[in-house]
Amino acid sequence: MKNVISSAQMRDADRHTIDTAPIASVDLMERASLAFVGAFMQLYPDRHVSVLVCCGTGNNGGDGLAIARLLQGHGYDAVTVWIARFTERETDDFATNLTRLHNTPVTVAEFLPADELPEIRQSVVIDALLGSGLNKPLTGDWLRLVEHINQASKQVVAVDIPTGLRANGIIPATEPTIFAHEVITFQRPKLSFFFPESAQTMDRFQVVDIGLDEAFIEGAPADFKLVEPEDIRLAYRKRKPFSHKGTYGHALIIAGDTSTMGAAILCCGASLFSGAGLTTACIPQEGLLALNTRHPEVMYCAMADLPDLWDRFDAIGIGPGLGRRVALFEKCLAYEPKPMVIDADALTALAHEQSLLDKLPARSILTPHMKEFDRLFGDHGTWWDRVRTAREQANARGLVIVLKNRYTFIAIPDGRVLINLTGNPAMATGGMGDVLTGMLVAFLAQGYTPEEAAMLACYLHGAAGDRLVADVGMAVVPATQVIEHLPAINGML
Ligand SMILES: NC(=O)C1=CN([C@@H]2O[C@H](COP(=O)(O)OP(=O)(O)OC[C@H]3O[C@@H](n4cnc5c(N)ncnc54)[C@H](O)[C@@H]3O)[C@@H](O)[C@H]2O)[C@H](O)CC1
Ligand SMILES: [K+]
Repeated sequence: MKNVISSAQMRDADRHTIDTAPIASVDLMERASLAFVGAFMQLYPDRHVSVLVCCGTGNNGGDGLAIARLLQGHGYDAVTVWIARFTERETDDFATNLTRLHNTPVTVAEFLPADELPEIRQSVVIDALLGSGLNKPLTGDWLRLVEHINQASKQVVAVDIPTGLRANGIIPATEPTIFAHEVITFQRPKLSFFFPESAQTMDRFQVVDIGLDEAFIEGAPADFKLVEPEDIRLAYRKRKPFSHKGTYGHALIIAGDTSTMGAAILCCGASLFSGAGLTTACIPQEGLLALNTRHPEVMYCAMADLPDLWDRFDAIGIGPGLGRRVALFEKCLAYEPKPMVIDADALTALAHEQSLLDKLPARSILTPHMKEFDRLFGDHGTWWDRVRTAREQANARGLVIVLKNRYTFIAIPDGRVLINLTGNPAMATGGMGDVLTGMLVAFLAQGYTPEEAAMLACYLHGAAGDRLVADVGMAVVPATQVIEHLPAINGML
């Protein structure tokens, strides 16, 4: 897993690399700018595209000056630079790069406070005004310039971070920023990119390697970790010769009601396709025909038989479409504790009866989306606060909280948060959560720890959806398709 580090830690890594590589700071800036230009050229291969590079006078601006020079060197024949001289301070590397730029044919215009800003005629704006050095909200001339750029409605590509966005911490809903269609960021994504509020600031980001000392970055203390394909390969256990269905555990899914039987069937299907040796459904009897038709492999257990059969199960998933049968949840908490995934209606029951939180089996997995989370732990004005509560609750109660979103945050008992990067908006459809729950139960039943189960299930769930978008070209991905695509993904590992 890769560390997501704060802007202060990034500055330390910068300094450490300069001291130990060793490399001159202006050469590091050159490396960053080269990496940016490499990515930019993929996005805009046409050398005649007109580009306006807007620069501050710090190192983000220094990057902008180097980028303008490098683009011109690569044959981009319509590059213009604007420098926002809103402060007298400039960094040494900015000054060096300005001298270098003056030796090229690139047109440079400088703007002082209160200067009138000309119309932006270029097609693409590169935002190199402020980067990770941002230390207060944009006001005055900075705000005026950023609004001028936004109003021009051009394609905006931000260097490292969109001007005005903080790299970490609360993103206030009303704080002004540049809107960037693309962010080309250095070495690590910034933590704020994973918070839904960043959607008001940017569409997409990509990370480019600028050669900072990786061992130093990975050695830094980090509360947030990115789940990488390699982590999944390491955690995932391939099926062994001579193994049998008993080797892979018995999953019990307690779900479904008259009008929500589909949720139970999706959940069971996901368990089946995620490798549980056996899957049993505790659903209303009226759902049996549908279950047997769709997944004849799944067995059935009547509500009344649960106490007698409880010993057979290795992991329990409870909640999807449970509806009027939700009282079952409290009953299950009185039985012998088993690894458990609590979703949907069971989460709502927890919200209504908070004392049940204390009765959850240790290391249970909760899978709330935003509304379920707030019902459970109180309203949160920002995602930053919500994630903080998830960390506190996971730590205090020894739970794994899978807070679902575009980038799912997995809060684990040791206080850290794993960020899942797979998945896409085509998966924003009903039933997706039921599938995730079935996968989680299947991994628990196979003996994975709750942390491993959460990491594997979130990753593979999103990866199946990504494959369907990329390879099959689906614009919308239904949950049934994700289930059927799971074995191929498992085989890929
Ligand atoms: N290790 C790396 O990632 C590298 C990063 N590079 C680039 O450097 C910037 C960070 O540069 P820095 O000089 O520290 O700060 P900025 O250019 O972002 O800001 C300059 C300056 O502006 C002042 N300031 C902050 N907020 C405001 C505000 N709201 N209004 C007005 N003025 C403000 C403050 O004094 C700042 O110091 C990083 O993003 C990368 O682009 C290197 O080039 C390569 C290594
Ligand atoms: K920027």
